[in-house]
Amino acid sequence: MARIRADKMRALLKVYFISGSTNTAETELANVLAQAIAGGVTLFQFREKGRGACSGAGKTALGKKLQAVCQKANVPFIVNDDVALALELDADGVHIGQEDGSAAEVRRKIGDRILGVSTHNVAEAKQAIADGADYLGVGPVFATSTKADTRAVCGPEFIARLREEGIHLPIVAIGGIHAKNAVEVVAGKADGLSVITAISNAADPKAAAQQLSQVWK
Ligand SMILES: Cc1ncsc1CCOP(=O)(O)O
Ligand SMILES: C=C1C=NC(C(F)(F)F)=NC1=N
Ligand SMILES: [Mg+2]
Repeated sequence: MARIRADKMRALLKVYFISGSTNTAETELANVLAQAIAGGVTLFQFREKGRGACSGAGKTALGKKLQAVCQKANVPFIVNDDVALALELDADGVHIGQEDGSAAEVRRKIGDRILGVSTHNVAEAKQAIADGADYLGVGPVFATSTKADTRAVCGPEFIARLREEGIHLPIVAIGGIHAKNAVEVVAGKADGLSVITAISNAADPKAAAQQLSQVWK
């Protein structure tokens, strides 16, 4: 298996749903995920973090269940932070933040699987590219209450600035994105948008995903 091509990566980043068991209100995350994929989600990240998150065997079992939903629909399955779990499940890739250790080390562990890195400035972006990242997560582009310890809100135009600085790796915007402001993310030259709340807390996850997909048409 070879490294993913940039054009294929850009297509996968269009509507990137990220969630864990703590992000969905009442319904089962597996049901929310299936509906969201039916609505046009192109990539899924299992991000099991924060108060009440499951761990150990429970986390692995939930990961397996969500991976099966993705596999049925041919949507790649990415694991956040937990490289060991990603390898145990033979996930399609891993996403790591600046505090999750060296991206070069993770690249060595995961082979040609997809590697995403959270970056917040040109220096971090250049380092991630040198370390073998396939895409960059940039944000928060809008205010969000989903992740407590985010960096300052950078705005969607920050991604256009990264382009001007010569950063051309596939980039997905993250942070406070929903159907109403998604158009600004497109204007900011991101290749895709990622969401937690806009889909995980939607009354109709399929419709929420459909509305987000519209912005790329
Ligand atoms: C994980 C993460 N990283 C930067 S903002 C954020 C949370 C995004 O969640 P939401 O889409 O609900 O704002
Ligand atoms: C903190 C994060 C930042 N960006 C992304 C992604 F959208 F996948 F790039 N995922 C994360 N978990
Ligand atoms: Mg992390």
